[in-house]
Amino acid sequence: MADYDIEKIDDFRWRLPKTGGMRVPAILYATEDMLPDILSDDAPQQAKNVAHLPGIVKASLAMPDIHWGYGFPIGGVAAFDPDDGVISPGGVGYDINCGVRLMASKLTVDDLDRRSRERLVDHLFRRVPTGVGSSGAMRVDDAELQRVLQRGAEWAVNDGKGSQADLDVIEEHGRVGGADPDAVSGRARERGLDQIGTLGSGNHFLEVGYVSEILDERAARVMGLNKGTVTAIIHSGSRGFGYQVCDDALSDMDKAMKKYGIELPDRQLACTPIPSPEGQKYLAGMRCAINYAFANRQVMAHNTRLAFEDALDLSPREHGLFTVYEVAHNIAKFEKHTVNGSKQEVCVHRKGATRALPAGHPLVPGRYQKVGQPVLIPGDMGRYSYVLVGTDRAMEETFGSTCHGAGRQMSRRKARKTAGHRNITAELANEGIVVRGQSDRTVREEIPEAYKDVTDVVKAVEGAGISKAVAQLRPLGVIKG
Ligand SMILES: Nc1nc2c(ncn2[C@@H]2O[C@H](COP(=O)(O)O)[C@@H](O)[C@H]2O)c(=O)[nH]1
Ligand SMILES: [Mn+2]
Ligand SMILES: [Mn+2]
Repeated sequence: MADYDIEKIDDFRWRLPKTGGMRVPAILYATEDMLPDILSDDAPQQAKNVAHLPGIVKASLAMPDIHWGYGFPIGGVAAFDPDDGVISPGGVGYDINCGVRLMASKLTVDDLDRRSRERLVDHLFRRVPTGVGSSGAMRVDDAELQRVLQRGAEWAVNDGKGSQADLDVIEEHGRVGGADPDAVSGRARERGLDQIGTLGSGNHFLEVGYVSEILDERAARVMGLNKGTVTAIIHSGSRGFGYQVCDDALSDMDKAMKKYGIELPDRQLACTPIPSPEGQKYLAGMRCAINYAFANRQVMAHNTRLAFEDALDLSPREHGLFTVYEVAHNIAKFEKHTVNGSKQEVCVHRKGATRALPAGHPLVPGRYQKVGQPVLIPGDMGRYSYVLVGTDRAMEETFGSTCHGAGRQMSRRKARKTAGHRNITAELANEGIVVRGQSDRTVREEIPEAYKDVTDVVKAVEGAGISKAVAQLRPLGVIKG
């Protein structure tokens, strides 16, 4: 275990107290059992580094799925004062608005025998391009791309891909304001032209599964989730477009930081004041990437419906695939939160962390007002994933945030080594899970053991009271990059 000075707050909260230039403490959410693994990594040090940033309020927060990331840890949440604080691309991540959509259908697991699972996964694999640099689901010209960047998922719906019912249940309704295509480089725009509707590589996936356990009857009913309901999860982000926006901003900010007199414990925390020209340019470009990812997932959701129709010979009415919710887990947004007893606007960075609003919050869609915002927590392709809801306690403590997944516990290299000569696709097929990957290497890097057990992560956030479990989902088939 690395030598961290750590104080127990309670069974699910641990404080890394202020030392050196830290402006606030770091607070880690985890069970005691999870601590040795978490503390053997540099991620807690990264959470401490984030606490040095100008204008940070309350605490640098780390969720139980924390692991090392570029500058900020993955599983990190930090909020900044809009006047005195900074914006940092590393606090959002390279895959801006990486996020998860959950869809549910009228089908039950008994409707999908082995052959129909295989057919369905094959159709999904054809309709949704996967892999590094994947392209070709559709191509837009630069004028159309500008509309994508400004209108997000709404652009796709206007193009006949989905409906208002989808937009109603997407964070921000699938479109953020303040996106300025002029703030984005030609290189980023070039990369965006042919990647809408594509999944990407590695950790990104499209998974067909079913509801294996109901953990909160009332909330599950409101979400249309019954035991056995067939579901689809889409996990993807802003592809090469968002990557380029992040990369461009990091190099701008790295050069600009000196003039603002910002000194950092790690250069990867490059940031500038929120009101600075560089900060404003990043925000305007990041919002384009947020909208790009919303459009991307909307197109994939549309193509998922088409794959269900073709593969299973069903009408839209028969499969009934509807969006339960879609949520971002790599994003920075201005939100109202209570800081030192008073409500103020802060810029919340969530990197590998999910918004988790409680029942009654005005930003929760009408349908979920009584139960809270659905929170989508994928686990891995062999075990399970969870649906949770946000709580008042998350609002009070974590800027309305919670975990985002199981979190990796093995490097890609270690996962390949662990997979050795095993036939992972055959192993999963034996469990009834059909896997199609763009490359065998990706499938090996994504073996279930490469991730923590997501149940442990969910126990930690439930124990801390920052979200509540609603349902467990198990996989039937998955496409991987
Ligand atoms: N149900 C599945 N979950 C998966 C799969 N591959 C990865 N994952 C989980 O998703 C999160 C996403 O986090 P990110 O930081 O990589 O964006 C990850 O932590 C895993 O827990 C899968 O194939 N199926
Ligand atoms: Mn991603
Ligand atoms: Mn992600």
